[in-house]
Amino acid sequence: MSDDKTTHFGYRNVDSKEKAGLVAGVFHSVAGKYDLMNDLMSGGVHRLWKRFTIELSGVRRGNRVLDIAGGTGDLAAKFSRLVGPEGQVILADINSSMLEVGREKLTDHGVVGNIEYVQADAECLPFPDNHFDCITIAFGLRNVTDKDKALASMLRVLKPGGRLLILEFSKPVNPVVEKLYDRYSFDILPRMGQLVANDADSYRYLAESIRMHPDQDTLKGMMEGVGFAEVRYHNLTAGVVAVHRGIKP
Ligand SMILES: C[S@@+](CC[C@H](N)C(=O)[O-])C[C@H]1O[C@@H](n2cnc3c(N)ncnc32)[C@H](O)[C@@H]1O
Repeated sequence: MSDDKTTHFGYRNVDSKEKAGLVAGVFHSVAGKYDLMNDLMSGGVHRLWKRFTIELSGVRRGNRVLDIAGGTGDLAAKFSRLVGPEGQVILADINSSMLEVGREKLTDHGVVGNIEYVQADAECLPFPDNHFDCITIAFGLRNVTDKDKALASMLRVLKPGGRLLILEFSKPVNPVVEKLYDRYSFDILPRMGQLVANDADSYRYLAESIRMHPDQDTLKGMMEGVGFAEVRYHNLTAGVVAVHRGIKP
């Protein structure tokens, strides 16, 4: 159980004030191997999940887009190309190591000119009201301590009619898939993390944090609770991952 003063860090119950520091430790540790591990862990399928999210975003030339918890910049790079020189993309992340890896990667790939990097906490976004056409947060929300506060902050900085897309691990819809997925997550992932990134604990946290994250309908209710309209979700890979989309009224 958790209350206002305590929260989950994976399966551990911790003081709410402690969680951001613990999450920071995970991402400082994995930043250098983050992209490689993503490809290995998902067999490259995370690229398809991200492509689907981009397609659902409806982002066009000239739009202003915020990618929160943007990490190493997969979504931001694609948005930068879509919005063109008259648009703007902000890659925001709370973690300086992840931002640094993202900035270097995107600059090396020639993604420059319409992109900015901002160190920011999803719970208190440092942007004006009604500012963005689209906000994305991919595999980030489950790491945030106060998710309702973060969702309200996203609603505030979106323009009316603007879209929020949340790409996140979710609850498999099929019990057989769920069982296989549990085996994979708890037996194989931490070993892979140890072998490749010399860090089993961070990948154990990954598996645990996914299990503690709200399921599809709970997250939909949370989005509606802070004021998003027309909230729908799409299950991908049998619900291992879901994309939620909501509109600012
Ligand atoms: C699993 S990575 C996802 C990176 C990228 N979006 C992707 O899909 O590959 C999670 C990211 O969330 C960031 N993060 C965690 N808590 C955050 C917060 N409160 N505000 C902003 N970013 C946060 C971490 O620093 C990390 O870069």
